[in-house]
Amino acid sequence: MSKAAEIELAAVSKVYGTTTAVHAISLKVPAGRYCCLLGPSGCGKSTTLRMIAGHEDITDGDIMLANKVVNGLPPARRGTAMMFQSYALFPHLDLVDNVAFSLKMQGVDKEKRRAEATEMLELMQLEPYADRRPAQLSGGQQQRVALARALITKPQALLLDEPLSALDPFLKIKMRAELKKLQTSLGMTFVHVTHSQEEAMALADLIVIMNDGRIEQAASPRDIFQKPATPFVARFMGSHNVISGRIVEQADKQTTIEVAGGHRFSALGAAEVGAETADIAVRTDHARLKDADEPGFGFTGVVANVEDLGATVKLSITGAGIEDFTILLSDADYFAKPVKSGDAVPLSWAPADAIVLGHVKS
Ligand SMILES: Nc1ncnc2c1ncn2[C@@H]1O[C@H](COP(=O)(O)OP(=O)(O)OP(=O)(O)O)[C@@H](O)[C@H]1O
Repeated sequence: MSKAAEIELAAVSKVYGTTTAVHAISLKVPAGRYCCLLGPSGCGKSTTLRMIAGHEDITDGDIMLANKVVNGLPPARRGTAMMFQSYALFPHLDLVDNVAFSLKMQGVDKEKRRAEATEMLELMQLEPYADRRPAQLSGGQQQRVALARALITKPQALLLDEPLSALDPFLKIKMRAELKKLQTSLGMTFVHVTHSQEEAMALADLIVIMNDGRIEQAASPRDIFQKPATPFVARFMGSHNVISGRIVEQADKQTTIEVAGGHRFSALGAAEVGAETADIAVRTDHARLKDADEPGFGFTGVVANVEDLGATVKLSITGAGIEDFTILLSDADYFAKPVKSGDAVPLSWAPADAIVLGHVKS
């Protein structure tokens, strides 16, 4: 395989008519990393990937691959390869010819390209099916053919648009592990578009969370989960509750807000200079049903819903001016002292489990 390339986006925008799909985003994906572009439908992640691939013109800004501006280059000359959601396999060609297709386009002679395609099929453990057509394969096998076809050009970066979305849940998890293993063994830069938080957490070294054409946060999965930068990230990842209110106190490293209804909440960190309101995030899996008189931050609410998820139980709680506060308890903790809808419960969390959130500048 050829060397992995760093990918850099400098103030890249995409405008379609009156819609700005991507607003001047800047991002560096270091060589050899697994990057996931994560966000809800319509946030601009596929457009960003297609601009990196060269399947979409950029309206403004620069895209660099291995420190070279590639803005005007066609896809085949960028050193990237793209794997599509639908796999885009040719139904009338056998696997060898499917995988060898881009070498044929490059003018590689038949014997050489078939030998290389067979080698790639071996790498993907598809050699026994070499003379089959795509329709004679399972979804997971088709996905591996699509990967083999993208990798045969020896790209410096592989771009994957929702590569697991066509698979059933069981196969999705299996193929996810295979993708990660492949990326690690090839040492290649991967950029993978997904709308699944779990998929991004499982795969990425770098998660880029997009919302409305902007990057909300680009960080390691650990940081995204433990230290969401914005209310959007905290809500989208589901790791934190977000409480919004008026700032009533700013101490050294602590901010206190008051929510409608008068209850006050404190959290570690400073609010933005000059701000009158702030958002506080509280870990869903660290908030507890407390024993009476136990110190700590919290409030008393009413259980609105209980969902038994197996290893954890999710409680939705309303109260103190907060409409929907989620807590995740271990099954052992919940069943040691079960509660039901309508019960009044005192909640608490440690000061370190509440943080002040920032905002994306528009
Ligand atoms: N060819 C196009 N013409 C006009 N608008 C477009 C075009 N392609 C995308 N858009 C718009 O740009 C925005 C971003 O679209 P994009 O496909 O990048 O989002 P996405 O995050 O990949 O969403 P999904 O997960 O649904 O694929 C959307 O508002 C979309 O409607």
